[in-house]
Amino acid sequence: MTISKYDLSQTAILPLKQKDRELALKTQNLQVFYGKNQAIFGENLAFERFKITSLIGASGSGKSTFLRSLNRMNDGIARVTGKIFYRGLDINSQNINVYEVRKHIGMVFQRPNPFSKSIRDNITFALRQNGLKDKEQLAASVESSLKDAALWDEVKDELDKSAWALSGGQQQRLCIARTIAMKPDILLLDEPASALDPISTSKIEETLVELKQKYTIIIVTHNMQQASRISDYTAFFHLGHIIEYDKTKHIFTNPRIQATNDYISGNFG
Ligand SMILES: Nc1ncnc2c1ncn2[C@@H]1O[C@H](COP(=O)(O)OP(=O)(O)OP(=O)(O)O)[C@@H](O)[C@H]1O
Repeated sequence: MTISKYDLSQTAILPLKQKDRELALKTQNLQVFYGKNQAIFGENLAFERFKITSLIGASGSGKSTFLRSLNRMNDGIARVTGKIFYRGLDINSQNINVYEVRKHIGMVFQRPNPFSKSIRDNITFALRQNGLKDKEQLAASVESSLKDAALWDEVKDELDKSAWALSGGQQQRLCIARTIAMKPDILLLDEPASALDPISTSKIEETLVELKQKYTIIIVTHNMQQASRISDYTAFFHLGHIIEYDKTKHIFTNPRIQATNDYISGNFG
């Protein structure tokens, strides 16, 4: 067990007073175990719709574990207990269809991972798998998803080109387009720009800020400038606990907990 120099019972979690319909997702007593090792310790967090929430914290603090639990990506890898409420349903319960959950709550990973297919087919693959056959509808979906992911203008004349011929940043925007083609409510992103150069990173950031008009976004990031630039809310994780959660400007200008203050000022440890 890791001993913290901070008192882990000292937390400051902003209660969101929104009505249920204004909340996209809410965890209740979420705990995650890898075998005997506990990685998340009964965390309660609510995410407001059409906002960007950043999850920050040191390596190993549990950000990705928490994020992956939100659309059941930890199934088969970890034991997740507690509740995750989405539209009034506990989507962490046994009888839930996880494939349906992932249509509503999509995920984009750290490294761009387009399929070895054309740009067009990357978008249409899952739609076809779900039974969509109409060519016009498929074409409309390709166009609208690529527009939403701010990639359309760059690729509209070469949709049959291999996705692997795109730059890393373009590939990541294609992965975002592929996810939003399924029309999710919520986008989970695990350090989506950490493998990208600064220009591609800022393009992804601009894209996310545009996307929050239509989607609720939850993003894990190690880049604190990024969190402060793009997110409305920020949650600070430490050793599997959410220590502080507030509006991003409060977290970065006036954190209430010492551990948060030390982390954002680089004196953590
Ligand atoms: N697949 C796994 N099997 C076993 N333990 C794991 C697994 N994934 C994560 N862990 C453990 O769970 C804890 C939290 O890890 P997690 O990757 O969620 O942290 P993180 O804050 O996202 O870290 P990073 O910023 O480095 O990605 C760590 O102790 C880690 O070793």
